[in-house]
Amino acid sequence: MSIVRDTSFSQETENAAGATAASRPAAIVVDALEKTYATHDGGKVQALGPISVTVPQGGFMTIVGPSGCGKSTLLKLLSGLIPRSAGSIRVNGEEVREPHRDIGMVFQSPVLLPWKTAIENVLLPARVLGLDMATSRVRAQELLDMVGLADFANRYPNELSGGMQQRVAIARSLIHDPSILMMDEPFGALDAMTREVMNLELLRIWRKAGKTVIFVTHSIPEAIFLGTHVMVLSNRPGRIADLVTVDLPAERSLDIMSTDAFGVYSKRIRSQFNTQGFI
Ligand SMILES: Nc1ncnc2c1ncn2[C@@H]1O[C@H](COP(=O)(O)OP(=O)(O)OP(=O)(O)O)[C@@H](O)[C@H]1O
Repeated sequence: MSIVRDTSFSQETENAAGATAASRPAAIVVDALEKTYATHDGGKVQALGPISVTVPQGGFMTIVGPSGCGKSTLLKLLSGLIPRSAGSIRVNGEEVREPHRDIGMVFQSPVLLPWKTAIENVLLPARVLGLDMATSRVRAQELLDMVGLADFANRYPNELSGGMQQRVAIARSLIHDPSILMMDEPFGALDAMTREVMNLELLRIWRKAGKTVIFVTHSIPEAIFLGTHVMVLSNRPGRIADLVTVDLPAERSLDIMSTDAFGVYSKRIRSQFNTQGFI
């Protein structure tokens, strides 16, 4: 029998904002969310849910789970890219029915336009949304500074490394100043060392920009290292098997991975994988 949990971040945990999770207003409220896909041969696949969870503003929630359990589906539902089959999703108090202006997305592949420079790629959403371009250009340069690409604004994607391209994608996702950033395995294609650097960078950006982040990963250590909370999903249809509050300092260095506390979280999450026979 699958586990169904109504789970919220009720534990009193200090994070970067210095406030406790329970004292901050909710950024995302998910209630009994479900997704069933129709297949091309007339069948149905129940991909996800029911899931209920509340994410506080400024939280960093990482999502781990076995392959095909519905992690990407959950992210697409939360950002309004696909319709849900049941339940409700509220972002900053508003029901999500279509792509939400207050959400920025980063995918595994940076998907930059090769014929546009880094800064022009960052500016794309501003053009699509009809924002003031002079103001947006200033902001785009600030964002490139923030992601460590101050001197690369006029480079084309093929002149940038994989990690640099993903930084451009992060800057692009923030150009319209969304309060929530959704990231679907953004560093999955990078080598291990670049990935560690990007994790540190992302934590720095999160602390500086004060956004709420939802981050899908296949890596348990990455999920613990980045998250204020780790959602562990069960096999498909993905349901919350565990929701772990990561009580580690907001400012983290890679050394934290060798601490006892980190090991305890790792063991707890890994045990879920073992118990449920995750692939
Ligand atoms: N458009 C679709 N039509 C039909 N089934 C789909 C569709 N998209 C996803 N699925 C199915 O829904 C389930 C969840 O898929 P999803 O991509 O969300 O999983 P995931 O956890 O992100 O997988 P992975 O870790 O391998 O990337 C899978 O069984 C998949 O085959």
